[in-house]
Amino acid sequence: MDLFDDEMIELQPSLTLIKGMATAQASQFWQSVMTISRQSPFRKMQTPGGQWMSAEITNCGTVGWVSDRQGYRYVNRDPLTDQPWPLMPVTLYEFACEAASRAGFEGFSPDICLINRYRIASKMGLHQDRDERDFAQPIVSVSLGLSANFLFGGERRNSSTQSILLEHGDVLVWGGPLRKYFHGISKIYPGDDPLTGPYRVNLTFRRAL
Ligand SMILES: O=C(O)CCC(=O)C(=O)O
Ligand SMILES: [Fe+2]
Repeated sequence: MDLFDDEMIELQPSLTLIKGMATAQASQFWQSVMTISRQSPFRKMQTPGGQWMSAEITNCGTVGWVSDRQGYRYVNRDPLTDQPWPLMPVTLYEFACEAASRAGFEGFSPDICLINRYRIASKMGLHQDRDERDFAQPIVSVSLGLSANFLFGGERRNSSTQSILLEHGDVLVWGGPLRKYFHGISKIYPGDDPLTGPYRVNLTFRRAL
């Protein structure tokens, strides 16, 4: 029996798109993002090379991901407020575990959710998620609001990439041998989303510690 009214697409082994898995809970998740960002506001971050990233970020969970001239890392307090990061809402935690398990990654236990907020002109260059300790744990990504063109590459920065359209409510899970593959956002599709207005918001759940 299919309990879910969404569509699971295995793009490659260990790369699964669950189309619309978050649609029913999207407004609840958006409210959580609003609450989190009142406590730990979205902010621009600088890369170690000194460039400003175009997406603004915040975090919830035990730790949060930050970047500055000293490098990329997880820290247990928000440097902007000098307070712990907002707690990860249980609904978000359980949703991410469910998505991972449907994609074949049983036992995922995220301790951080990095939240990226993109405007129409924002992009995210090809990069690897490699600041976490346990690469056996997958990445679960939830997209809200405006659509994006997501690029999924390979082991090397210059590996060929696959373009994946990520729309409101889509969930993408990758892990296993693909866990450290390069990926990025090449385009945000202009629009005015009924929930998020001029933004795309992406939540990536990770196990950092
Ligand atoms: O916005 C996305 O879909 C991807 C975000 C991402 O790759 C990251 O935060 O590391
Ligand atoms: Fe990433």
